[in-house]
Amino acid sequence: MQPADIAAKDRLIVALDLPGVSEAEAMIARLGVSVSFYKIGYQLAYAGGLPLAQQLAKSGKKVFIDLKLHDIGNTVARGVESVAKLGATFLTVHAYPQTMKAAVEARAGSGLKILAVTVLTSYDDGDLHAAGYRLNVSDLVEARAQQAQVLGVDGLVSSPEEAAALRKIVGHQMNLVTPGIRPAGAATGDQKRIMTPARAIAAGADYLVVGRPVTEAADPKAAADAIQAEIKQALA
Ligand SMILES: O=c1ccn([C@@H]2O[C@H](COP(=O)(O)O)[C@@H](O)[C@H]2O)c(=O)[nH]1
Repeated sequence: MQPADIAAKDRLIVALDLPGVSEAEAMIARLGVSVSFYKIGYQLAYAGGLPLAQQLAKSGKKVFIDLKLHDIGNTVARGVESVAKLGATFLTVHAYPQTMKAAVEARAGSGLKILAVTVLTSYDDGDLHAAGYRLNVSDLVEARAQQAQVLGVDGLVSSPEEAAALRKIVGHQMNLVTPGIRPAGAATGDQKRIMTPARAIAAGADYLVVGRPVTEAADPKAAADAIQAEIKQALA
């Protein structure tokens, strides 16, 4: 979807990083109409969350399956075919050429969009070097974005710190989805490349992924409403 076509309300994606389906359902009920887009990652997916993804999609919510697939091409392709049946909007894969190519081919004809994770938002240059990479974060993000674009990937996951540079590279052809969002004063936790919701939108992010600042708030609905208001203001 082109950025201009994305409803303001759909730009907030709440990460349901919760221990089980009943906790996730309780959170969804508390958030009510404040949130229209949910992300299901490792914790919930491995605790029975994939049928919930299907149920959410059927009920009219949008769903992002964040499994960050990375395997031999055939295995990635078969996994993508299974996820495509759940009715989700987004699925993540790591931004390796074989993996992205297999995922893009396997999602053809379905409504599923593939997002390539460039460099995790918990990594800084030192973490990349410790993992054996010679490039710094911004160079690796940009190199992977270029490969993803050539391979027909639908969108990129990066920190909002890279959003402006990525927009210049990929234009508006690819969705920019940014975790590492922290409202002013929120705990950083293990995230290293962060921005506030307003700054992320101003930098060109299409979607903001927010987990703990909403789900661990004393009042999750109020926290989500405050982020929605910040997004709207930044778009105005
Ligand atoms: O680079 C990445 C890719 C994915 N994530 C996921 O986003 C949420 C962020 O949660 P917070 O609680 O707001 O930190 C989480 O599910 C991650 O797995 C990411 O943070 N960075």
